[in-house]
Amino acid sequence: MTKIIMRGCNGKMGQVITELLKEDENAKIVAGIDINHAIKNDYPVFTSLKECNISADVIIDFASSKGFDDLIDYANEKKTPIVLCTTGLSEEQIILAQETSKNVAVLKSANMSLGINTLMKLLQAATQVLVDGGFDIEIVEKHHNQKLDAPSGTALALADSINEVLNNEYAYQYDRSKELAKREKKEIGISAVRGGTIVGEHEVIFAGTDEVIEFKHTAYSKAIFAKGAIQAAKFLAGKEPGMYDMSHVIG
Ligand SMILES: NC(=O)C1=CN([C@@H]2O[C@H](COP(=O)(O)OP(=O)(O)OC[C@H]3O[C@@H](n4cnc5c(N)ncnc54)[C@H](O)[C@@H]3O)[C@@H](O)[C@H]2O)C=CC1
Ligand SMILES: O=C(O)C1=N[C@H](C(=O)O)C[C@H](O)C1
Repeated sequence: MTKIIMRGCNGKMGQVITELLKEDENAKIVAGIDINHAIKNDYPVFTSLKECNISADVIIDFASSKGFDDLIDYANEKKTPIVLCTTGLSEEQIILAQETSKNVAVLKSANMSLGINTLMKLLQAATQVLVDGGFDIEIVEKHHNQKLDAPSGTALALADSINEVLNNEYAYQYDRSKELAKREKKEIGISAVRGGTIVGEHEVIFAGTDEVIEFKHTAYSKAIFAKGAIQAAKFLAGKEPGMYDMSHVIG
């Protein structure tokens, strides 16, 4: 039985995971962490990890970049692996997570779905061919109106996986309104749309001369992320220190 601390337990993702784990015989939440105590759960909820006196095999984090230091301190002190799903982390926080992975296992992924993680591999293969053919690359992401960070962590992760095969030579362009200028060849445009209850859409556009190829992933429910996070938690419990991602889980 994998014992889980759910950080952000009373948020949208925390509650989807809470519901899914009620039916799971191999994993359970032993404690929740949230600054919001409005929801009653069948496990104890603490405001911060500093107050949590319950140990677990792994922490799943779907919360906020705020309070990130508490998460890192707890993981280091209690040697508890982290499935890090929160997006919108600063560069300093990402470096801190990488340093922590020398001491304890950390699995960081901006998107826990099978679809997006498969798309990343497909994009790398497509980029190698299409960039030589002169195609420009643009990413458009759409999310619900409650989302705090923009662009999405997934859009950035897709751009990073494309840029990896381009020797990281491409710059990210988030705002074309600032300058009256044509697009640079070595850039990836990233645009964010926010509205309603859109769960998550990511479109990667390769635009060439007289032809366009579009790769699109649509999330129809948050369960795809929750299932991936639970699978990742079971995988990470008891693992050696190191930095992991969903490719280690999915294979
Ligand atoms: N990696 C992935 O596949 C996915 C990542 N996400 C990311 O997960 C995060 C959470 O998403 P949602 O559940 O939709 O947000 P949400 O706003 O519904 O939930 C966040 C929860 O964290 C709590 N929280 C905020 N600051 C806290 C702190 N300092 N300590 C303890 N609890 C705190 C809030 O009270 C709230 O209950 C976001 O960064 C989002 O982008 C969301 C979906 C999928
Ligand atoms: O906030 C969300 O909802 C989501 N956030 C992640 C991101 O920023 O990429 C993953 C998913 O798209 C949903």
